[in-house]
Parts: sequence; structure tokens; C-alpha cells
Amino acid sequence: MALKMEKSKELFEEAKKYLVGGVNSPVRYFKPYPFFVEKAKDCYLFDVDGNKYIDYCLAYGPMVLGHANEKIIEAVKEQLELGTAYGCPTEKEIILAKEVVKRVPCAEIVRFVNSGTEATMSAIRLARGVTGRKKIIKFDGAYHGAHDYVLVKSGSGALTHGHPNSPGIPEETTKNTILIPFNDEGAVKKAINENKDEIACIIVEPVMGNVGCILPKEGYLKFLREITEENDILLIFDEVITGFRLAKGGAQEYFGVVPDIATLGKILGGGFPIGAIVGKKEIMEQFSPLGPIYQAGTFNGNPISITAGIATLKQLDDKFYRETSRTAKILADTLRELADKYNIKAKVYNIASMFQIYFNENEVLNYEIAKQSDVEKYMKYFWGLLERGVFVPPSQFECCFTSIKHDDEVVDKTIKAIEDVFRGL
Ligand SMILES: Cc1ncc(COP(=O)(O)O)c(CN[C@@H](CN)CCC(=O)O)c1O
Repeated sequence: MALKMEKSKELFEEAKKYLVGGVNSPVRYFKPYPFFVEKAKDCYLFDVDGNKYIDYCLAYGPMVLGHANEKIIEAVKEQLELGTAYGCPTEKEIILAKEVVKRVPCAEIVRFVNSGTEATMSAIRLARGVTGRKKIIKFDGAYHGAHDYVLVKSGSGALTHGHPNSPGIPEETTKNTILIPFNDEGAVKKAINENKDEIACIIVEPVMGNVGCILPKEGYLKFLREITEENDILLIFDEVITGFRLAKGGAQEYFGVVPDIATLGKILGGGFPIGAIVGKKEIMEQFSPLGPIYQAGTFNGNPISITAGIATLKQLDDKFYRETSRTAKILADTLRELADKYNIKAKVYNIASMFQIYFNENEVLNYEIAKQSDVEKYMKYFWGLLERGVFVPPSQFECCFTSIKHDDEVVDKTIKAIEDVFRGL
């Protein structure tokens, strides 16, 4: 069943002349060439060759209300007429910050930025500045954005394209980044004991969404909270994926573990660029202009992203969480059942509206195990679904998401496509 992709192929050849790899983010690149999108609506993407895809990538997370959500568009259209960047504070920033503080347990005060990368970069600087310590702990395979402190053994596109350790970062920078496996309490204890009083923070994705979908072991996040408190280490939850997704208050609400600082993004911007650092007042107020730790940005808190964020959070009601979790669970359970039915060695993980299949016979508890997955088989699965009108992320090391627009009819169509693909896998 070959997919009609002539126009995408043509655009890709043209794109490669002017854009590195023909894309503006490596995760969007896959061989022989990606499809180019013409438009999107609800849970669908429409490409330039007239193909329609049920979208489980959701632009790598933000589009949980579906594409071209009417209320977001209406609110942003109104704001556009009022201006898009003022270089001055606005009331809307207070409104969104209040909504974030209301939802996110660790959030006493907020700083908006424009991406998750900026958020984690600023959060780590804050932790180092507040503690006066240099070292940080991150986990093998975690992805916290594309900045120097964290592009070591990182996931997402860095892992997919084979460069988890990016060249171009001075050893002087990365020597302060301690890497340990996720879900391994002994490794945390050892790293802390070997670097006594030198560690500023532990930064963790509470659910690792950048090596697929790796769940924390029972009690593991609570353990991280306790051991960081005991050692005056700040705990940072990178909730760029999990924030507002696992629950209204993200992973910290879902697991009942409250970090000192959290970083947010994706969903918070409703499809527009955004990031945020949130945390305890006494820590956050070390940021300029109150404190000495500099953090700034031309479009920080810009009225467009803020307006979209307000319109988004208003729609994340109980029905949203119930429904997106329900459909993701159906898909995850069905993937498991069909893998068994067709004797396919696979593990499937799901939490709230996140899920992913690993073509791997072992329980995927960390990056090392995830890396042993059969990525060739995953890409066969990817192409098989794409040819049947279902778009999952083109990488074993990304995560699938449901939106409120993935209803039972859409789920049924997806299941039929999955079974069809599994027959020939
Ligand atoms: C947990 C976590 N923390 C930080 C980031 C960086 O956020 P951005 O700078 O891409 O807004 C991300 C970004 N996620 C990837 C995909 N998993 C973004 C996709 C891309 O790079 O194009 C993240 O997942």
C-alpha cells in the first residue's frame, strides 16, 4: 500500500537547499523524507499530497485540544488586533500566572519564557545560583531541551539520530553534569555520596517521554524528593511534557510529589511558543530583577502565547482528563493484546494520555533497556500505520499522545490499522 507522497518529496528536495536537513527540528526528519503538512484540524493532519492522518504526535505534545481549536483561535485573533509584543507587562500575564499557581503544587510564583529549553536552562542556572553549587544530576536518556548543560546522553532527536552527546559543548561544561540511570535508587545514593555538597540539583522528567514512555517505579519519585531534601539538593521536575497532561497539576499532582522547581511548556502555550519556570517564592525571587540570577527574553510572556495559554487551560476540565486518559488506555491495552495475538515481542506503557510501544521483550525501565528495542521494527510499524492514515512519532524514542478530539470512532479506525500492520510485522 504505497503512500502518495510526490509533492512532499518535491518540497523536501527544495527544502534541503535552504533548511538544514529540510527541517527546523531534527525530530521531524525521517527517511526517505517526511510528509509536508498543508493544514490540521482536530485530531487530523492533512499533507500536501491530500493524505489525511490521525495524529498521535500532536506536534510532540502541545495539541491536546486538537489542532485549530476554535476558542484558542478566537482569543488569539482578538489579541492580534490589540498588538503582539509590547516590551511592557500586561494583565494577561497575571491571569495565566494565577492559573498556573492554582494548578501546579510547587508553583508559588512564575517566570514565563518561550520554550522548554529556555525553561530548563534557566531553572538549572537558578538552582546553581541559589545553592552556590556547580554539579547537576540528570538521567541517561532524559531530554531537557537543546542547551549545553543537558545535551549529554540525551533522548528525543539526539538519541534518534545517534548523537546523544552533542559535539560543540566544552568538557568544562559537561563535567558538571552527572549522568545516572533512571529508576535506580542505588545510583542516586552513590552519585550524591561521591559528590557530597557539590550538587545543585537533580533534574528529572517524572515520566521519561523522550525515550518513549518510561514510568517511574513505585515510590521512586518520593525517594528522589526525600534524598534531595536530606542533602540540600534542589529537585527540579521537568514537566514540559507531563505538565497539565497527567493531571491539572501535572506529575506532581498525579504522583503526590512536590519538587522545589518545575519547568513547563508545550500544552501551556496552546500551540504557541512558551515555557515557564515555577517554584517556591524564596527560590524564584533570586531571578532578576529581584535577585542576581539573570533570566530574560524579548518574547517572555508575550500577549499572543499568554492569550493562547489562558484559552487552553480554561478547556482542560475533568472531562478532558477523563476522556484523553480513557482513549489512551484503550489504545495501550489493545496494542498489548494484539502484540500477544500476533506473537510480537513488545512492551507497552501508558499513563494518562501518554502511551508508547517498545519492540522489546524486556520491561523498559531505563534508557539502556530502551536502546535495545528493535528500532527497525518500530519504523516498519510507523510506515505501516502512516500508509493506513495513522501518524505516530517517527521514532521509537518519542511518545504518543491522545487529544480530546480522539473519540471512539477515531480509536476504532486506529485499532484496525494497528491490527493490519501487526499481521505483516
Ligand atoms: C521534557 C522536555 N523538556 C524540555 C524540552 C524542550 O522544549 P522545547 O525547547 O522543544 O520547547 C522538551 C521537548 N520535547 C521534544 C520532543 N520530545 C521537542 C520536539 C522537538 O525538539 O522538535 C521535552 O520533552
